[in-house]
Amino acid sequence: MSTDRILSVDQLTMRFGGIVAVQELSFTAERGKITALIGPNGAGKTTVFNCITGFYKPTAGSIGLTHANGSQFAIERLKDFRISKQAKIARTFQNIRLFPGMTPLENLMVAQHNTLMRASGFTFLGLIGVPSYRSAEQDAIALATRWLKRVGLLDRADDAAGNLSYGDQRRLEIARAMCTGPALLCLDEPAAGLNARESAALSELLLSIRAEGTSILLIEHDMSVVMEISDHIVVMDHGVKIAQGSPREVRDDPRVIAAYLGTDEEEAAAVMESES
Ligand SMILES: Nc1ncnc2c1ncn2[C@@H]1O[C@H](COP(=O)(O)OP(=O)(O)OP(=O)(O)O)[C@@H](O)[C@H]1O
Repeated sequence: MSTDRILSVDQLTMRFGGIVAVQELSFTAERGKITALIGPNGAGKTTVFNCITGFYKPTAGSIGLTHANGSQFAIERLKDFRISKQAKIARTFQNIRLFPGMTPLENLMVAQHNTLMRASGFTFLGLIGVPSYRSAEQDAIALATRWLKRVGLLDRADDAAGNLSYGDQRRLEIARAMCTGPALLCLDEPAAGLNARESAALSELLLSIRAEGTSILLIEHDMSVVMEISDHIVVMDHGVKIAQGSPREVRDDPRVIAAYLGTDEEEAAAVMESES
């Protein structure tokens, strides 16, 4: 069977002093699919994200990313700014990290800084408004406006981002990541703090992003979101992979139920069932 992998994590290990946060973890993510990384608190999920997005250099192992055109990147060896710029990996954070004093539109313009800097020739050409820079700026505004519309924030474009509701800020973060044109979008608990209606809207947004061809790697505790939108799920506990498969396979796996939701398998199964 032929597969089109965008991400291959191989024998990834991350130690912090005596703590082994991730141990010899291997998994893959398919292009154009949603892959979820789940597991109980402290399982090592965010540490994996931090390795994939260049915040940490892994203690051992490799992380390969392959673009649709065949370009390959050894992420663990790339400098972190090249991971977003060249490998085209974008991420959001568990704790929202917008520029709260800037408007939503400005936040989305900052995300396109690399493109705009290139168009300005990295000099004052941008300041004096040479035509190529002006056209790049217009494109950047158009892209930002498209995303504001997409996440339902066009009418809030001029408010301070910090004044938006929590759910709006979460969607704005995703829009900001998408404005960088990522090949792989990494989302760290995007549904955290959202109500049921906002979670449903988030699921819809992520499915539409996938439908347009962007691959998604998702850490999420909200099982309704994970089970509804994931194509493939990798389950971690205590730094290692304990299971993987389709939402149904993972939901029915007793190891997952026991590890993820506690030691009482019957009670855990009931919760898992009610949330899916
Ligand atoms: N910078 C760090 N220094 C020391 N220990 C760390 C560091 N980052 C993570 N850890 C430890 O590594 C382990 C895995 O943490 P991690 O945040 O990756 O888990 P997680 O699965 O994302 O948890 P959660 O669902 O609660 O966010 C934990 O024991 C944590 O305390």
